[in-house]
Amino acid sequence: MPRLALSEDFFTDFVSLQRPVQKEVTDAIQMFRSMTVPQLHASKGMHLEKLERARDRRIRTIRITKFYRGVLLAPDDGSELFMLLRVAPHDDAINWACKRAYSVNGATAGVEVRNVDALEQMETYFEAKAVTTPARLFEAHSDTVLRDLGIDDQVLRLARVCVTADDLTVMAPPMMPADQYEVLWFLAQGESPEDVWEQLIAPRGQTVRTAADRPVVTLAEAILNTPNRMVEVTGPGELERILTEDLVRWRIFLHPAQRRYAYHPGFNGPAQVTGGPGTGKTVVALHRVRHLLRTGREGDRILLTTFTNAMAAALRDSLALLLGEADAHLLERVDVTTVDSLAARVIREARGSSPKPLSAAAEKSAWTRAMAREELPWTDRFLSQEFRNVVLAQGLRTPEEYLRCVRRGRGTQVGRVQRARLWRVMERFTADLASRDSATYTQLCDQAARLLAESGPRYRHVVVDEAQDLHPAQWRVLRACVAPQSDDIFLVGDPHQRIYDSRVSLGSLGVNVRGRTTRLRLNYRSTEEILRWSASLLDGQPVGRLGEDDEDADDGGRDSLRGYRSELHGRVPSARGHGSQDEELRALVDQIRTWIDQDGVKPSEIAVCARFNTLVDAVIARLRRERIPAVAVKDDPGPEVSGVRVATMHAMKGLEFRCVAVVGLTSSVLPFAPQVTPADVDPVQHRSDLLAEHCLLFVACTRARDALAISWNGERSRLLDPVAG
Ligand SMILES: Nc1ncnc2c1ncn2[C@@H]1O[C@H](COP(=O)(O)OP(=O)(O)OP(=O)(O)O)[C@@H](O)[C@H]1O
Repeated sequence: MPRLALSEDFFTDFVSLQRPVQKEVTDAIQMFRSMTVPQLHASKGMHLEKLERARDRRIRTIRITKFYRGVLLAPDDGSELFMLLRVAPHDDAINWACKRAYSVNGATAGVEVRNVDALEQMETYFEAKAVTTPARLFEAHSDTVLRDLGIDDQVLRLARVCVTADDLTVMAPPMMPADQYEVLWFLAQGESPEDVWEQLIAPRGQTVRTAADRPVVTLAEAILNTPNRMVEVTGPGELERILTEDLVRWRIFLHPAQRRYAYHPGFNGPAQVTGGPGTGKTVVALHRVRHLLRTGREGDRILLTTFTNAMAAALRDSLALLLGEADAHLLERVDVTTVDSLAARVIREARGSSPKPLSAAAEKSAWTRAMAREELPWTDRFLSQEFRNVVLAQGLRTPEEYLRCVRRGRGTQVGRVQRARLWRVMERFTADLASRDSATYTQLCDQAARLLAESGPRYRHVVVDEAQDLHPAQWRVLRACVAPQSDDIFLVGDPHQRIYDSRVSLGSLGVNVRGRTTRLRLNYRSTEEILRWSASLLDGQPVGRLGEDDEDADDGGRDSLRGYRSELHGRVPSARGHGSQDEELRALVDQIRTWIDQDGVKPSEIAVCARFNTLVDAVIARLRRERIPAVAVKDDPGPEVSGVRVATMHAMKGLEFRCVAVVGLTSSVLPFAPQVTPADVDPVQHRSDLLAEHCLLFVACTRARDALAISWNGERSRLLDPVAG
């Protein structure tokens, strides 16, 4: 019987087909799998045909309907493993098939595809273009070095005529073979061949460093080596399962860098995945939970946390989707919740009830009350930050501890006498809240962490999404939830998306990820145009590494978006200023109409975001007046609710939309002065507050998949200087 593997491109085609055609495709695949190879060749209905003009002599087509053809790669290695590459209308299928060639990567031993015709044209073009430029992009690397990293003859010739990284990006996949492109891209970003080997080749299981010494890999072996782009249909019922349950691609095809951590057999302690927006960190966290569930013992419980209740609900749905029917029963062993909700639950369980969490406005009033009887030199904001970022961050209990502590992350000196006064105000603040049976969220976490430390761990594994915004008190809750052991904590996050004031040294909280950390670089969400544009908003910003609140590190402890890229392409984002808010909203209405009417985007796939709720409300009112359905994200509209989604920039965290408009980016709201501590009051806090404003804009813009439009009225925010200067 022939075996069959389905490629990622086939999935893309299949999803876009009408249901009756999908049924015909499924029937054709079933028929294919029920025949012997000789029967297949003889079958008139199947019409397995070799294409004379095909660049790859193993390419075949099969008949699906009168109009549709399947494109296959037939085995020539003695195996019976066929690959279904595409399903498309007759002419498109033939045209596509004739130009492709499949090969086995010499280093990763995975299957790759290239557009031979297009690459040959590139070769001619770049050869001529490079004649006048002696300096070449990869001149520091010898042919042997490149070959050892899997670069083959054709790609080597192309690499040798690249002058800039932009030359390389012109040939990005699907033109160039994906694994080879990734190697060249990493080198072009300044990574050493050793690092490329460590990050891209070794994790694929390759142990032989030199190309000449490697054994030949057959096509069938290579197909099985490429789980990021191919899946073999095995066993009865498997096809139905893949084509019904698994149509969401992230469920099957993981990038090797994602798979390496998601399905790691066992980390000897906490492990961490970082990466820019849209690199699939949440996807990795979900797969990790699946792996831990499948390999764990019956009674082992898992805690999966994220930042907001809405995100927790979405994460629970995604996990159920990933587990599918077969593993649905495993869901019972997982709690998906925010750390704050967990903290409240822990307190309730221990004491029968939990204090009411305090809103930001109520907290402000409570600080004002605490200061009322004295003439003090501090603002409520200063006190709130001192309490949160020093006292609760370090879990200080007594005035003596506070007097002795190093006030990390604070840029002002506070002497002994002042500390004693500050402590008294903070005591009044906590006593006042206690008398009202109320507490800040961070206080709740501080209390819960202590209770958990006494009662002992309650989970076997903790998996953390959006780790960048957690406060040390929240980390203490998580640390106390699980005993220090293998695979105890798995965290994913992006320091470039830190929009709340939480600086953390994970090591000092007992979450040491050294040697168990990786960075994802391929963005699956946005186009390269949106990515580059958004990344430039953070140019030169001092983004610290995740969980390393270490201003004294040699390199400043900085993270970077180096090597961050997307394989999708589209329009460059637009940035427009307007004379008034009315004019800006009128332009917004036009933009949304264009997206809906001309680009065929559903209203629910469009988001508009603004810094504050007042503008959010104004946008909703205006859109409705113009008969464009609009709903507020804070009202939690389900997927079945139509209408443009409108939200504050903070509420955009973790979401994604085909089109995003960020409006009202005016100098008075970004940076928002009341949110930014003046530099002369506290220079360290000033830098941190300002960075959070930059990150907020970055988060909002990187929610867009295909299109991004930003606008302002009156004076433009200076945070837009890098893109709108
Ligand atoms: N291996 C994959 N194949 C296909 N799509 C993927 C893959 N990994 C992630 N995606 C898709 O990319 C998008 C972003 O993924 P995800 O939300 O996990 O990224 P993230 O890094 O957590 O993003 P952010 O930090 O911006 O919230 C989602 O639409 C997801 O389905």
